[in-house]
Amino acid sequence: MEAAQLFTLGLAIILFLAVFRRRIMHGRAMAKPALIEISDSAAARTAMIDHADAFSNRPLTLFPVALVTGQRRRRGDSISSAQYGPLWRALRCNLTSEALHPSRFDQLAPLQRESIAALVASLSATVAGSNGDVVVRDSVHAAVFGLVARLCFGDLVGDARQLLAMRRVMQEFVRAIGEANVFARSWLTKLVYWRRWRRFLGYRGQQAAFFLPLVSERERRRRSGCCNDGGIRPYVDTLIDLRVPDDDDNDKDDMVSLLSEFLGASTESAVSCIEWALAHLVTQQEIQKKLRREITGAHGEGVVSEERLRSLPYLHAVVLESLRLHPPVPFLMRDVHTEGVAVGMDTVPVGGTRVHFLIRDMARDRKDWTDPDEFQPERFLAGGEAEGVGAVPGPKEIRMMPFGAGRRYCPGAGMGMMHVKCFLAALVREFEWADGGGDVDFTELDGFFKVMKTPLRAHVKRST
Ligand code: HEM
Repeated sequence: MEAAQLFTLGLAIILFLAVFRRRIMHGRAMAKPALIEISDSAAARTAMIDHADAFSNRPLTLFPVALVTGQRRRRGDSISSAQYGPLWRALRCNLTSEALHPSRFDQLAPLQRESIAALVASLSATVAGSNGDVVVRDSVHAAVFGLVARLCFGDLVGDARQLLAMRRVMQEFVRAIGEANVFARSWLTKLVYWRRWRRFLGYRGQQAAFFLPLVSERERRRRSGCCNDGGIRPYVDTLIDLRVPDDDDNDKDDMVSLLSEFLGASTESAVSCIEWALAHLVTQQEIQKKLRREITGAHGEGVVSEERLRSLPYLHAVVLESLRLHPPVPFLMRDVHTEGVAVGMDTVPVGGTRVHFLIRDMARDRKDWTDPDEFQPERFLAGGEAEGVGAVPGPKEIRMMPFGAGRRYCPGAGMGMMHVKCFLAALVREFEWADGGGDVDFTELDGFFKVMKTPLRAHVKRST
C-alpha cells in the first residue's frame, strides 16, 4: 500500500473514531432517565399535592426531539417547557393575569358570537350542499382557531386567507410533533426519513415567518395608536411588554414558542373535546335531546353568556364526561430529581426519574368509577358518584385530571371549558346530530393530542 493510501486510510479511521466517540459521549449525556408510569389516583395525589415541589418540572424538551437547537439554548422557551423558577413564574403570571383572567370572559361575548355565527353559517352551507352528511372537525377547528387567533393577535388577523394559512401551519406542526417519536430513536431514523426530518425542522421556520411580521406590525400599530381590539388586550401585546428579570435569553425564539403554545394549546384540546362529545351525542340520542332541552330552555337567540354557561349543569356534566373518557392530553410528564420520594410502588432513584401520569387510564379505573367505559354525564350531577368532581382536582383527592394537577396544572382550564361549552351549546342548539350511515369509530389517533382517528361523520340537519 502506498504512503498516500495509508495516509487516507489512517485519516478515515481517525475521523470515524472521532465521530463514533462523539456519538457515545452524546448518547451518555442524553441517556434516557428511568421511567415510572402512574395510573393510580391516590399515588398521583400524593405525588402532585404532597410532593408538589418535587413534581414541578417537565422534561427540558417536551417533544420527542428538540425543536430549538444549538449551544445557546439551555432552558425552556415556553410556559410548558420552562423549568420551575423565575422565568416560568413570570411567563405564567403574564398569561393568567392578562389573557386568561376570568374577569375578561364576559368581554369575549362579541368575539364568541362572531365565531359561532361563522361556524353555524359554514356548517349550514355544507349541509345544504350535501345530503346532510358532514365531517365536522374542520369547521369546528376553523371557528375555534379564528377566535383564539383574535385573542392572540387582536385585529391583525382579519384576513381570512392569512388566517387559513396560519391555521394550516399550526395544524401541520401539531401533526408533526405527534409523529416525532420516530426521529427520537436514533440519528439513523433521521437519515432514513430525511425528507420528513427536514420538513419537521422547517415548521419552526414557517411559524416564525408567520408570527414575527405580525409582532412587528403590531408594534408599529401600537406606536401609531390605531389598534381596534374591542377593549380586549391581545396576548401578543402582553408578550411585547413583558420584561423578565435576569432573562437575557428572551428573544424571538421565545416569542415564537409562546405564541405557538397559546394557539396550539387553546385550539387543539378544545376541538378534540368538542368532537368527542358530539360523537357520543350522535350515538346516544337521549343525552343529546336532554342537553338541547337544557340549552334552548336557558336562553333565546345568540351566544350563551359566560354566566348562563355556568348555570347549565347538564352541559357541564357532558363536557366533564367527555374529558374523563377522552382527555385530549393523554398523560402528564414530570422529571423528578428529589431522591427517595415515593412514587406509587417505586421511589425516585439517585439521578432522578421521569414520571408519566396516565390521565386516561386513571379516569377509567374500575375501583374509582362505575361502568368507566360508558358515557354517562349523569354521574357528575347532584347525587351521582362524581358529584362535586371538577375539571381541576382540589387538594383532597384526584379522581380525574384532564387539565393536569399540582404546580403545572393547565392555566387555560377556565377558558378551555368556556370555549368548549359555548361552541358545543351552539352546535346542539342549532343542529340535530345523527350517525352518518355507519358506526361511529371511537378509535383514538396516537398523536400529541388524542383526537378521533376517523374524523366524526354525522348526518346533520337544522333544529326545528
Ligand atoms: C379543553 C382545553 C384544554 C385542555 C384539556 C388542556 C389540558 C392541559 C394539560 C393536561 C396540561 C398539562 C398540565 C400538567 O402537566 O399538570 C396543560 C398545560 C398547559 N396548558 Fe392547557 N388545556 C386546555 C386549554 C388551554 C388553553 C385555552 C390554554 C391557553 C393558552 C392552555 C395553556 C396551557 C399552558 C400554558 C400549559 C402549561 C402550564 C405550565 O407548565 O405551567 N391550555 N393543558
